[in-house]
Amino acid sequence: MSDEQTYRSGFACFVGRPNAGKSTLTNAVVGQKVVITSDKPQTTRTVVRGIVTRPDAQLILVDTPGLHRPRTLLGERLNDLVHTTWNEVDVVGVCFPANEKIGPGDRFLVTELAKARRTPKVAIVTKTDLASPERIAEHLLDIVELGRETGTEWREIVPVSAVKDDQVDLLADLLVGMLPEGPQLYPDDELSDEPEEHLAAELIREAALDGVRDELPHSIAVVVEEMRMRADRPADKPLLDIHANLYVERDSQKGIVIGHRGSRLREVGRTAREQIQALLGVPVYLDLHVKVAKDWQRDPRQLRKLGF
Ligand SMILES: Nc1nc2c(ncn2[C@@H]2O[C@H](COP(=O)(O)OP(=O)(O)OP(=O)(O)O)[C@@H](O)[C@H]2O)c(=O)[nH]1
Repeated sequence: MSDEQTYRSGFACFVGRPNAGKSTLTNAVVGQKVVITSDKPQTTRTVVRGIVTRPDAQLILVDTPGLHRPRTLLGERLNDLVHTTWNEVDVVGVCFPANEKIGPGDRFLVTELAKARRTPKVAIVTKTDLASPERIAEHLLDIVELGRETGTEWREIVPVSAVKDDQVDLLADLLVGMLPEGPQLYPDDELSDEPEEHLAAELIREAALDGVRDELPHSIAVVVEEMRMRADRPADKPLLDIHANLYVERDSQKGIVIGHRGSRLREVGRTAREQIQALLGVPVYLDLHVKVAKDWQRDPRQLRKLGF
């Protein structure tokens, strides 16, 4: 078989310290907003996949949570998830933002990653639009050095800017080149295999955290209880009903989420509704309730109920 006929398919994941630009890069590679991004660390809580389907390959991107020291049960589960992911994917891209120096967090992460010995690793310099060429050159040398220190063989080192769409296609080509030969695994039009309920829950959670992350960093969970097209609507005026519960850990947090006379909750609902509509392409009616689930982060039963 000649090279042109070889079809490749497989899995890649981006890792990096919190805020390194992993989600934004996933979106840029896939070309649509499927992963929730934010300008605050550690909001990527679950594995969400973006799927790139090309004539020659299918690349399935898995976005893993930032590696961090386990402080709660939730933290430990996240770390398990991270390690399992690294061993199962075909290639890992490690993101090093160009506007920040390599630090102890990066060293810790790459040392952990080195334990997934068989998985090929690519170093990605992200956010190149935020740094001078001199700074990027220095950064590249630091990454080579970090590879040497940790016994990591970088298959490639690629500078990209997801925001300026610079070298994103090149990165996609390099990743595709590292995938094994294999058939298309998902249908053409699939961008993500996350159930829609899950994407909706993530968007609601993101809207609820906006502006209050310092007060409620990890204390919000969202469960979509019901999501279905409303019956007896005319075909040209569909409406998607979504009933969701937003869980906080304490009564005081409930007050923060709801705001003065419910003003904040209304705003959260409006923002989330618009985002869900944009993502799913159908008008949405969102019914949102705030509930207190005491110390849910430390309680295995609550965690299961909340989908972790
Ligand atoms: N200027 C610039 N900003 C970027 C670029 N990529 C990401 N950012 C910004 O950096 C911040 C963090 O990006 P994310 O994609 O959420 O980072 P992440 O690594 O997924 O973060 P966590 O989910 O916290 O682990 C956001 O404010 C992005 O807009 C880039 O190429 N250029």
